[in-house]
Amino acid sequence: MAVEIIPGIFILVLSKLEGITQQKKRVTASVIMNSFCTAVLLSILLLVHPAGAFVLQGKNLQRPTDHQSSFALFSARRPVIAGNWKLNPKSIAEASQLLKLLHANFVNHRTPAQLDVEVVVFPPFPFLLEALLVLQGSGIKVGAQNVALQTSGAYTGEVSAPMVRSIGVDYVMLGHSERRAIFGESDADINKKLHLCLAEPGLGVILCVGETEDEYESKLLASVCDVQIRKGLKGVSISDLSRIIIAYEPVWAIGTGKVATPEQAQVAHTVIRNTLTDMYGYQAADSVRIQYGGSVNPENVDSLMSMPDVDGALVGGASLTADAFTRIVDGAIH
Ligand SMILES: O=C(CO)COP(=O)(O)O
Repeated sequence: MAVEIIPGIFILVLSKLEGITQQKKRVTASVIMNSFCTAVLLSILLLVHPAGAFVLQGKNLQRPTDHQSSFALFSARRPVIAGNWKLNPKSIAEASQLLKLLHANFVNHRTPAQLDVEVVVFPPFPFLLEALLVLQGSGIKVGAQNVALQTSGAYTGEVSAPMVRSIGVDYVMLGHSERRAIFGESDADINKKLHLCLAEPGLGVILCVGETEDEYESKLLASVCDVQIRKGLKGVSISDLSRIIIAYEPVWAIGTGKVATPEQAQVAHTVIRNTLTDMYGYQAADSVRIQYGGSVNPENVDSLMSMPDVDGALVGGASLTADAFTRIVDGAIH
């Protein structure tokens, strides 16, 4: 309890101080949290186990880096890798082939560590049932790329949250930048869809946020992500937060081959976790998984995942090849 309360008081006091930039507050908060938590942890380990270092097993403790999170010392957020197939492939035959290759890769070659990564694929609606059938026994979950703003009625062409849940879909992706930019989805629309998903027991949501290139250049990353998170999660209770994964996808990195550096991703994820902390408190925010998305491939996933607040990846193009996607999942193991 004291582990949360004492640094929490420091951070609360810091947040009220005028004349200090947000960046300085975050850095100071980070130093306070890291020092305090490390001191407490080491004391406990020395008391309980003289060779206490062997007890340190979580993602964030195995590979301490210069970018150590101010929040993550005590959490072990399960990595989550998702494949967003977008409007691909062209036919059920191709989809089925990809699913069968994924099934083979995941059924035959999984070590216990590899099984500890949550894996989800998001095929287009017509391939969802096939995905659910073919992936049975593989441990790979299936998600839908969108749902309607309504649950039933005269809405030609729409597919609802209850419909996808009724066939066994585990996740819905909401707020992808392509839906925001091309289909004009507002934060209010996304929030409404999110509540319709939460009304379906067992259905989880990946909520995508991220700034455009212009916004990034104008140093608006923090404010854009903050607003998208606050509006997207409006009215979501703390108990439902565990059903939500956040995906940070800078628009300038999507499909461009221009991946964010691990440090850029860490900064953005820290911004997002700060907003979540402000909305839900430190403990709840600490347990939310935040994925990075945008030009992730088997070569760059490892360095991205080494960042303390990068808990997974949302993969577009590279998820359409079973081998590349499998290697990305393997690269997520730390
Ligand atoms: O939009 C994305 C995932 O949702 C990212 O796409 P790419 O991995 O192709 O850049």
